[in-house]
Amino acid sequence: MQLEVSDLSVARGGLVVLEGLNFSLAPGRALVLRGANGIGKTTLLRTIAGLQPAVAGEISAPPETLAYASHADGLKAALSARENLQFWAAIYGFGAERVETALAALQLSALASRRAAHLSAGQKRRLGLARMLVTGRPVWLFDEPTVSLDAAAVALFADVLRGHFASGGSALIATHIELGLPEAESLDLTPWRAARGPEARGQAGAAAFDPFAEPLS
Ligand SMILES: Nc1ncnc2c1ncn2[C@@H]1O[C@H](COP(=O)(O)OP(=O)(O)OP(=O)(O)O)[C@@H](O)[C@H]1O
Repeated sequence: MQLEVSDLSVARGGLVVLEGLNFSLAPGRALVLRGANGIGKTTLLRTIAGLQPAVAGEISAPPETLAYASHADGLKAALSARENLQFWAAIYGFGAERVETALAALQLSALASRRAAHLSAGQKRRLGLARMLVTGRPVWLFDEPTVSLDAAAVALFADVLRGHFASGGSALIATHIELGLPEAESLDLTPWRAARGPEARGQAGAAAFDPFAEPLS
């Protein structure tokens, strides 16, 4: 499934942060979003994921082809690692086999019975990444996926992505961290920074009410 973004403008807190953005992401490919803090990477991912409306422009991929892993891992603290994945697998229409495959892929099988609340930060992050495997969706959107991961887990994540690409999947990844994926293309968002976005206007813009805001974690 090809993701096409055409002439897209996105806003946060009622102010446009990026405007006139064009790019495409083909099956089997990775695109890394770069740009300074606050430029709008999270806002762009949230817009593509359908969590907030675009100000202008087109996003071509049907919503049911997309899966989004935000800063938060989307985990239920009281459920075990396995139960968390079973919850998500049921939502996406998959069964136990897919859950066990995802646990194994992120080296979580030995921790499968541990409550998410008792996992370390990096283990939680691995579980959040395993969640993407039980969606069965081809276009993965990641916001800083490797925060809290040690070097071995970053390499594991790169391996999981390569498996996904080999089966025709793709990934759009906002990160400041080197992923060890030399085959990924990168897109610096700086040229599309809106002239009158929050950074230009200062705190007045950043403090505006945003009904689509994620709670701070
Ligand atoms: N709820 C909100 N209300 C108003 N402005 C917001 C809100 N959330 C974010 N912003 C502002 O929108 C702009 C874009 O934020 P965004 O989180 O998309 O940037 P980012 O590129 O992902 O940054 P980082 O690299 O720091 O994660 C920033 O200037 C930010 O201060």
